[in-house]
Amino acid sequence: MASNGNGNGSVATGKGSGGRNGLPKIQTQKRQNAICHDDTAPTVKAQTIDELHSLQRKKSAPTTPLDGVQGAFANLTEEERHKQQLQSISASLASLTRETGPKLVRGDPARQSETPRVSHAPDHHFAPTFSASDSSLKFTHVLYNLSPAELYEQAIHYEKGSFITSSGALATLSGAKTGRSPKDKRVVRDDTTEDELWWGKGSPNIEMDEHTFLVNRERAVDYLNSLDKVFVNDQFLNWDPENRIKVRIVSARAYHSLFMHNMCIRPTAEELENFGTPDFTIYNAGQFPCNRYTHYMTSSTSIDLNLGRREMVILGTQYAGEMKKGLFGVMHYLMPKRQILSLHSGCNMGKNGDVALFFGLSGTGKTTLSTDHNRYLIGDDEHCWSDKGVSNIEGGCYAKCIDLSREKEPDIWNAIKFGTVLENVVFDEHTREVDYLDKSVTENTRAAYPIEYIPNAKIPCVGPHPKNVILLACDAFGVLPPVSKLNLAQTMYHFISGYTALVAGTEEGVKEPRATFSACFGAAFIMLHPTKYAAMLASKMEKHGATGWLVNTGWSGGSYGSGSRMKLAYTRKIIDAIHSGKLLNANYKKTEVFGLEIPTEVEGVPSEILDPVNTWSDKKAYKETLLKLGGLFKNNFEVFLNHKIGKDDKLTQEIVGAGPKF
Ligand SMILES: Nc1ncnc2c1ncn2[C@@H]1O[C@H](COP(=O)(O)OP(=O)(O)OP(=O)(O)O)[C@@H](O)[C@H]1O
Ligand SMILES: O=C([O-])CC(=O)C(=O)O
Ligand SMILES: [Ca+2]
Ligand SMILES: [Mn+2]
Repeated sequence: MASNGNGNGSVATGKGSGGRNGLPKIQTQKRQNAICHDDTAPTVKAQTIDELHSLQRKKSAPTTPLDGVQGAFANLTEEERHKQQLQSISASLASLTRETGPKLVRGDPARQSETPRVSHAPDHHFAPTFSASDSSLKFTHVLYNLSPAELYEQAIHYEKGSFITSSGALATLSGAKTGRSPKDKRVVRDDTTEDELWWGKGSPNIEMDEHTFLVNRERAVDYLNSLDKVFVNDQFLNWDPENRIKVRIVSARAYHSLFMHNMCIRPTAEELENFGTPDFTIYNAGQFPCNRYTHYMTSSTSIDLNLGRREMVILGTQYAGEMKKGLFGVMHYLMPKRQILSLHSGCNMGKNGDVALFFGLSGTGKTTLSTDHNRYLIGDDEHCWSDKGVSNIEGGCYAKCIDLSREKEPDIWNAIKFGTVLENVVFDEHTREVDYLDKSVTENTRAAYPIEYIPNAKIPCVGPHPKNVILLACDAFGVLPPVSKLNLAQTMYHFISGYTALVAGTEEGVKEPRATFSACFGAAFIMLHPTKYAAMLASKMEKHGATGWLVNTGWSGGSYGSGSRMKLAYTRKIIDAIHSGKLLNANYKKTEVFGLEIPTEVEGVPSEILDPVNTWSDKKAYKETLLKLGGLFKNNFEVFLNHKIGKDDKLTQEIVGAGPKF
């Protein structure tokens, strides 16, 4: 409604000023004794609007006094440090054929007036000859380690599908791909990796040659250099200070930069000044496809890992999880070389220092169950187990959001606030309230937040040797018990099997569950043969006296369609009993076929559900389903029968014998 413009301080009522049903007039008259206020407030210290705007933002200063800075970068002026950073980034972005890096400038090209138009690229880059292509004449702006607030502004301004939700999170769209593309993940096979890595049947490492990698690298680098600006994140992986890895992520989207800001370990200003050369670099040109005429390419998506060059190239997918899990693959290569076991597991610690690991495939409950209000969260997805104990690889969590509820998962719910990246969720166009039940974009909706958004996160994210190793399976067949205690051989059998069963698709009515076997609960990420990781896990568990458990977070009372998903409240009670040590000393009986030890009682859980046979009304169907699953396990394990696990055959024989018998 337009102002009525009568200028006497009254509020328009819509019925003409002073209308009978209108609001009373607002008094703007000065109270009697009030001092006559001079509202010619002090004027701002600016002569122009531009000057005023420049006052608004204060130059940020390092939190640590630079006097104390040690090492190579000590005694440098800020300008010299910036110059070194840009030279390092220019080297990262160098085209391999032109052998020179692009001319770089710090800051947002949209704010050019504020950006000194000086290139800090190395001097020899400054002789563009007439034969140079146009790309060598342009500047690339670098948005280096921006803060979440700056990245929000970039995303909202420039990236379609970016919105602020009612809780303050940044809603983003990942584009056509809303999950990882394991079939498009390629690894360079060279003289070294030929012998070191796991190749062939069952291996996630689909080969490519060095030359093809360079073709794709050039494509990604040229794409990135053709843009007005790129985002660069310099961060760390692994909270174990002796085994920390420096990573650089070059990307085209603020969404990707904020995602990695949240998921990797964030350096302090001082650590950033001393960052130097990264140990590993990702070139994320996800909006741009690979060239399908390129050798080895089978689609327009390609995620390429070159361990020799310590680089990864992403073309044709904007799903941010590729970066997170790509780096996880790198850790699965680097860490075992140092006798450190890398694990696709969540991890938390009790008040008394008892550590538990939660293994499981996607959607089985690692994030949900490691985020426990009564325990310290060490991490939700990727860990290392060294001689000293456990350490989280990441600095953030990546939670599934489908059906998320405040009641069942309060800590995750509360972590979805300013700074958090919310992928592919649906929200009310006006209130920006997220509807977590809505699968219109994808079922794989996700939230990525810094680990300190969980109130009881343990920072630094390290802990002592695990006491319990919990293997999670979401068994949609509904025949695995809610919990069973495993001996070492059984733990290894189930670790190598890496079973879960999800429901294929819900749209075309009820479907058969589909069993998935993924070695080490993460076959998509491992680089060496599964038995290498299994042998390390066995020896660590034995040495440190850890107990193995199998927990079914899937169906009870029948398969998918007739039964229902295990109540999260019951699973939490089971996990509590494992942590407290009560379950270790419970009474057990053995199940048929899988030979699992199941407790007869767990506090807070109805006893009749502990043996799944009790929950099925059709006992014949139960037995058939049980045998069917047993058969699937047997078939899957056949490929491992010829492999030795650890130093002696004894353990191997025991592991083979720890599978289902019928
Ligand atoms: N009994 C249960 N135990 C655990 N999770 C359950 C249970 N019932 C339902 N759920 C739901 O299952 C999902 C488990 O997903 P979660 O994010 O923990 O998977 P994840 O193992 O961390 O997978 P990813 O590796 O893909 O991140 C959550 O959405 C959770 O709410
Ligand atoms: O990587 C992803 O997309 C999500 C994840 O954690 C997994 O699949 O294990
Ligand atoms: Ca997770
Ligand atoms: Mn995961």
